[in-house]
Amino acid sequence: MSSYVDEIIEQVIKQNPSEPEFHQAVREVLESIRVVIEANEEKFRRDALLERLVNPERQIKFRVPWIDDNGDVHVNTGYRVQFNSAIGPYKGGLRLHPSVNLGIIKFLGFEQIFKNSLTGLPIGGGKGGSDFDPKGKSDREVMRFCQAFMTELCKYIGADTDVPAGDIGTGGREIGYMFGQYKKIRGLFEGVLTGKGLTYGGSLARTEATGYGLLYIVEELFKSHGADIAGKTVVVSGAGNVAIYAIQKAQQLGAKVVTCSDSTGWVYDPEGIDVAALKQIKEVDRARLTEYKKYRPNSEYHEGRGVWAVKCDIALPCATQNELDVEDAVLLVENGVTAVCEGANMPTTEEATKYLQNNGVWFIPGKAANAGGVATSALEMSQNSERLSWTFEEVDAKLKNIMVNLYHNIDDAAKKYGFEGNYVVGANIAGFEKVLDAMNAQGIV
Ligand SMILES: NC(=O)C1=CN([C@@H]2O[C@H](COP(=O)(O)OP(=O)(O)OC[C@H]3O[C@@H](n4cnc5c(N)ncnc54)[C@H](O)[C@@H]3O)[C@@H](O)[C@H]2O)C=CC1
Ligand SMILES: O=C(O)CCC(=O)C(=O)O
Repeated sequence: MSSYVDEIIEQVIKQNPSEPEFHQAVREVLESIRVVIEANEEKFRRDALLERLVNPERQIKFRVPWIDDNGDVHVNTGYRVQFNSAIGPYKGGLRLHPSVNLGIIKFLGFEQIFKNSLTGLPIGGGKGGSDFDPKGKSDREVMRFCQAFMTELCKYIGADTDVPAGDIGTGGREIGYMFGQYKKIRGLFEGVLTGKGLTYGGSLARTEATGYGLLYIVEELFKSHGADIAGKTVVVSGAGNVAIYAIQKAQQLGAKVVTCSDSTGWVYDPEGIDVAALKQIKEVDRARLTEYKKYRPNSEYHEGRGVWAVKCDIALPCATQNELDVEDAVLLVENGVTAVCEGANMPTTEEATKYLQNNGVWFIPGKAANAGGVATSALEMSQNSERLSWTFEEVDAKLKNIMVNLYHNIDDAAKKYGFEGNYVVGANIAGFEKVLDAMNAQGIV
């Protein structure tokens, strides 16, 4: 008889064709927790535990009609996948990008279950988004899209049921428009979204949280190996929310970040990325990285991709899924990389992950390394519930504490099951154990 884990992986592929990213995410988690499942396989099989784990509790797909500045009507597709509420209300971002489809949202929602569990906070897993592209749209067009999107989504979310947030293409501007529409239709001023503006219930440090959290875990990783990130050379991909604040914190901690990238090209700045210039280009002007040279004449701009060919000690992929493949991993290893820690969700392919691990690179997967964002969203929910706002220092200190504990939690789980140093296995097992306990306690639901 084939193992329960193998059967479920096969079933997921068969029942969800054309969703390769979802297959990839499920395969990675189930392979990691195989040791836990096989220790008690008969019970788990009888409870259909894995079938319940890999099937979302609910998935919503809806039409989003909106009107552009010329009066023409466009129709996009909206999604919200409410994957698992065993440990708390569904929590996870909304992605606005032309590549969005159900499989992408399912992979992200599945990852979110274990990530949210690892934060130690009471949040379940969910994710949503649309194939709408905010790039090149006017503010009014983005507003009309966000209003149309929320007109439907508002029926399924709430401060105690499902709390969306930002992700690729969804930043403070989009969250503001969505919050306004939710309040107007539902008549509720509540913490239904996180990543809100500071004047209407947002948390200090949420903007910085994913990037800062990434560096806090990298710092702890190095510390626990008797090393220091000060003086190290860092390569970052992406130039969005996660990348910008990862670069900022890395530099505050004494490292030098020499690259960043967007979907058309990448920058190499041998003197270290100028964060103020990057923020102006990406957060204010919403422009391309081609602009960077105007601020830093000694930097280089290259079309296409290429950051992983730059020699570094630490590589932080912070753009999107499967952006670091095995050829990139080979280059990183040849150039002597020490650590690869994922700021984005699943940016490293399965083959590249194995190659890095087999070559002694310290590899921390996204569900652990980028958990600081959602953790701080949960802190925003807490502040909204008590109708208070904490200081930046208070939130930042809690974030740091969460990331340090998270590192030791995944490190200990890996050791406990005989996989010392394998943070992929450690993160998946540690995240799964809490969800498993809650699912068992709540019966077959
Ligand atoms: N914003 C957050 O709090 C969190 C974000 N993440 C993940 O981090 C990653 C980046 O998200 P954000 O920085 O929030 O998004 P963002 O929209 O602020 O920035 C995304 C960046 O990635 C680049 N990018 C997007 N698609 C690309 C593609 N197909 N090829 C090359 N570059 C591409 C964009 O040009 C941009 O620089 C995503 O994987 C997201 O799921 C993970 C945890 C929390
Ligand atoms: O802050 C949140 O709720 C979600 C952040 C997110 O989308 C992620 O962790 O991938």
